[in-house]
Amino acid sequence: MNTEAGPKKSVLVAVGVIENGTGDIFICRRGESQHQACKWEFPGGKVEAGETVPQALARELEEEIGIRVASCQPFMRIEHDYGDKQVTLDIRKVTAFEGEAHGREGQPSRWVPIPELHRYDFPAANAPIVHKLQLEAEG
Ligand SMILES: Nc1nc2c([nH]c(=O)n2[C@H]2C[C@H](O)[C@@H](COP(=O)(O)OP(=O)(O)OP(=O)(O)O)O2)c(=O)[nH]1
Ligand SMILES: [Mg+2]
Repeated sequence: MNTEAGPKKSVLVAVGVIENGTGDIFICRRGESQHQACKWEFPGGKVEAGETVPQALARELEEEIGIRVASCQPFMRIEHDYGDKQVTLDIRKVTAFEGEAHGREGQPSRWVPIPELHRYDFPAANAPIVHKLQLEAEG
C-alpha cells in the first residue's frame, strides 16, 4: 500500500529486446527471490543514478547475459503499477551485439521465435511488448 503522501515513485528499468537476425528474441527466467519471481523476461535492470538508459542497458546486458551492445534503438515505454511496485520500462531493441548471449547468473535462457513468445509467462507489464513484436513480424 502507498502510505506516503504524493504520487508513488516509479522505478526506471532499461529492458533489451535482443534480436538475432533470424527472427528470434532472447529471453531469460527471473530468479525465485526476485520481484515477479520465475516469470520470463527480456533481460535488463534498474537504471542507476547518473546513468542514461542506453548505458544502463549495456551494463545490465553485459552483467546478466555477457553481450556487448553495438546498436540499439528505442522500441517502447511502458508504465505499470504492480501494487507492490511501480515500474517504468524503457525498452530498446538491440539489433547488433558482440558475444554469445547466455544466462551468466545461472538463469535459464533461450532464443524464441516471435510467434512463440506468447506461450511464455511474462510479467503483466510485458503484454504490449509481445503484442508489438508480433504485429511487426506479421508485417
Ligand atoms: N528486466 C526486466 N524487468 C522487468 C520486465 N518486465 C517487468 O515488469 N520488469 C520489472 C521487474 C522488476 O520489478 C523490474 C526490473 O528489475 P530487475 O530485477 O531486472 O532489476 P535488476 O536487474 O537491477 O536486478 P536486482 O539487482 O534488483 O535483482 O522491472 C522485463 O521484461 N525485464
Ligand atoms: Mg535484471
